[in-house]
Amino acid sequence: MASTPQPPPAGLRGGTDGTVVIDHLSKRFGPVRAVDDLSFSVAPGRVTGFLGPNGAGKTTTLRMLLGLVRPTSGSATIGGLAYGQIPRPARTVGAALEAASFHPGRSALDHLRVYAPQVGVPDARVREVLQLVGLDAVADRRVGGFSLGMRQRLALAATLLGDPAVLLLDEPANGLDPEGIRWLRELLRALAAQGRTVLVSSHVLSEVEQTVDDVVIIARGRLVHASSLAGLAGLARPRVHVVSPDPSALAALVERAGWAPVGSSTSGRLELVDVRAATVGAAAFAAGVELHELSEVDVGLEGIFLELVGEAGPVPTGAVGDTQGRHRGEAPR
Ligand SMILES: Nc1ncnc2c1ncn2[C@@H]1O[C@H](COP(=O)(O)OP(=O)(O)OP(=O)(O)O)[C@@H](O)[C@H]1O
Repeated sequence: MASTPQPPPAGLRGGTDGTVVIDHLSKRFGPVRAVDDLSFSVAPGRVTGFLGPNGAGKTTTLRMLLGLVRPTSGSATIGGLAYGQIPRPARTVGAALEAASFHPGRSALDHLRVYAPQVGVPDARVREVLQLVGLDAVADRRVGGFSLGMRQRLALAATLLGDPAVLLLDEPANGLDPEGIRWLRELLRALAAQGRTVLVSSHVLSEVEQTVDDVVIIARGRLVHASSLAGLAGLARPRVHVVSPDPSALAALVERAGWAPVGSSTSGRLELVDVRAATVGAAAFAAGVELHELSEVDVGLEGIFLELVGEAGPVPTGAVGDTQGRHRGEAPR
């Protein structure tokens, strides 16, 4: 990282913090329920991943938070205030919603110099944020020659201009190479460590799983899961891969034991859910069923995420309710 961000967050002084609260928020576009009775909160001092497949309603939620789209019902607030009520909002909230369009003929420095007076910061702050995002060496170069990753860094620099307490970033890792993603992770973690609220959207968990402390997962406009990353990992169901040269004996064993097979058991090769390898091995040994393979399968966080968003209708037991208390009321750990 080029340099350490400067504390403390500006903006939300005087009793309010940077907690983002989405409360029974809904948005309909004609027949489309883009956001459907969504509630969650985002704590300061942590990086939160706002996750869901394409079309899940992430951007619409962020746009309502920024006062760009009027909710059909419910509310979205930052530090207890609707965006329109925040004094000097650009000093409080830094947002990068879409791939920003920059004038190709203008330098990185000139771009930020245009924004600085709008945000209400001195010219010197422009150099500071360019250094922060690692673009100081190319500050005078025309943006037309920038890679997508460099444009992402410039967009991030623009959001940091006002030294905001709250950062809302839509897919910030998009276009960054592995080194850039590592750099972004360190920057976002440093910003959160200073007490800022950092909300990062993505449609793939793997892109942000090493960056985020908390996850909010939505699908089809509805909340599917909200917890710490560890809480998400805790939803993993044990899964066992088993192969036998005697498919009918294996099928009979699975049926007798009442295990839940995934896929066909006629080939003698299947996966069982909610059972451990040791249990399967012991039962197979006792029943005289020959096994050629027996192993526990790690579906990983991405697997859990995909399972959750695929099951957007009925939510897995405990997936939402267990975590609402922490997200709504408890202090960040
Ligand atoms: N202005 C609009 N008019 C009509 N429908 C809209 C509008 N904006 C969004 N939608 C619809 O609302 C739903 C949610 O879209 P949204 O862009 O919020 O999802 P997203 O999670 O941000 O997806 P992506 O990851 O693709 O950006 C989609 O079905 C989308 O087509």
